[in-house]
Amino acid sequence: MLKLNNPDLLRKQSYINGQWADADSGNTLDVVNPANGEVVATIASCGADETRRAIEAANDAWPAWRELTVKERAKILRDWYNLIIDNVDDLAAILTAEQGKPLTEAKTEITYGANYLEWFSEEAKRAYGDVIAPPSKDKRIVVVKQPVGVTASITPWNFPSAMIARKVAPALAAGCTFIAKPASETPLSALALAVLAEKAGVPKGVFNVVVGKSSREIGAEMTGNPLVRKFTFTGSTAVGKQLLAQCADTIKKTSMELGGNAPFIVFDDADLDEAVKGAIICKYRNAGQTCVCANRIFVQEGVYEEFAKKFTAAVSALKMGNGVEEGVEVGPMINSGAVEDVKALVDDAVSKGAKNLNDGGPSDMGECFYTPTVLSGVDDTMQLFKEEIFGPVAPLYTFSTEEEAIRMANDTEFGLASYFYSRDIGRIWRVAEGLEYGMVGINEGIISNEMAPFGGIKESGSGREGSKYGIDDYLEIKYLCMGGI
Ligand SMILES: NC(=O)C1=CN([C@@H]2O[C@H](COP(=O)(O)OP(=O)(O)OC[C@H]3O[C@@H](n4cnc5c(N)ncnc54)[C@H](OP(=O)(O)O)[C@@H]3O)[C@@H](O)[C@H]2O)C=CC1
Ligand SMILES: O=C(O)CCCC(=O)O
Repeated sequence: MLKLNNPDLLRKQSYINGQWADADSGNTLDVVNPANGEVVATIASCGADETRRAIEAANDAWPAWRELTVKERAKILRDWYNLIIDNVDDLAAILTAEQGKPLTEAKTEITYGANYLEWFSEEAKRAYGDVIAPPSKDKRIVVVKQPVGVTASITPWNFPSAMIARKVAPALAAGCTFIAKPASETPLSALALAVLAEKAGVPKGVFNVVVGKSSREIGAEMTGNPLVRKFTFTGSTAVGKQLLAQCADTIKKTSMELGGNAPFIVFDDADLDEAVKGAIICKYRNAGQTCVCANRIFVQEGVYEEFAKKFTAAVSALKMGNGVEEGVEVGPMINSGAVEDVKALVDDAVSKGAKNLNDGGPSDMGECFYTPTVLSGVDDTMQLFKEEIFGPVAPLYTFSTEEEAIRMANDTEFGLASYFYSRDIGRIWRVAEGLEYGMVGINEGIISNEMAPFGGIKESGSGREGSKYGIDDYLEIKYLCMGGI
């Protein structure tokens, strides 16, 4: 049983037009704790009709919201940020119960997400336009930026709070209104955010949360409804491609934050202890379930043995368990299907000659637990070279030259995050420029924060979240041409 200081944060209905709403059908879904299989809550499971009502409410609320001054909107976002920080313990408890990550990581996620509200409450004031030199004396050219309009989002289960915060913060700051559809496995964090939004003074209809297990129907309404002018998605590349195609009919503005296949390269001049530390946090955070997790670890021949030894020792020391227990560093995976998927990738690699260095695999701790694993002797014929592992498995590859490392790192359709460790300034520039990725961590395994532009290239998506660039995804450019001057 989940014990909260503020039990009001645990909601079991969708939040539409400022009202807590049951599903029209009366359907419900169970939110299950992956650490022990207990039902955390049974909540209303809505569909396309409720989504349409949320979109209409967001459209009705839009004129008044965009008419507020940026300072007025900023104040509400800042109050929302403060309330999230005040409730961080409860929000983290809800997050760990529905998602499984250790409590310390859950708290970090809540703060990380809230930081986007703080950042964009300020950045809204700097959505400047332009004055452009005219082609003739009697003309003036001015560029203004205006909110795109009603924005719909679909987000995944791996960051149930921060992925919504990262999208709703720039949207509301810019003057857009918003409908969130969280993953049906982890809707409670989203609903708790809605409780605090209301308390912060976000007007009815400006932020809506629709929860439902028929994600296809909800997604079809969001991507097909012409009132929605902007669609933003974080999740798998396969689903992102479908949703992007669905948005084509009404030419919506879109942002897509999709899968990754991050290389993590350790050169022979690297500080090996730092590289091991970086690789551990980068790979095993959230039990390996982030789109920026190291997916392929490339180690230069001269330091391979030493790195493999130190890294495997650090991995074997990681404490796995229920995320609410003291000292736990790796929690359960999201569900037993995810464990099966990871097992299949490891079985494929081992059948083709990879070695399981620490005998990791499915654990008897519970059906969602997978022991952190290190594989050596891995090569590009194995499935896990091409696919996002999304689990606590680190494959170690070896390479001899800088050119070979860059070539192998870029040999993927993905282009989200990449990492490398080196102390050579020339190499740092060459490799950073040669990696075909939206983000490069250099001697650093954690790169996400609200001040930096998060996003990918190639099939990892489009658009940027955070930083001064992030608000542009929610603004349209309007050009004013004044004649007869
Ligand atoms: N880039 C990233 O951060 C993420 C990448 N992934 C990758 O994807 C794999 C599968 O994870 P999974 O959770 O299934 O990711 P999905 O892409 O399937 O799910 C992400 C979100 O999309 C929704 N969704 C799924 N199918 C549709 C659809 N047809 N129309 C509209 N919405 C839809 C889901 O809803 P619901 O859950 O309610 O079905 C969820 O809210 C992972 O193993 C990982 O490799 C996963 C999550 C995040
Ligand atoms: O997995 C994702 O989609 C986002 C990762 C966020 C982070 O790096 O904190």
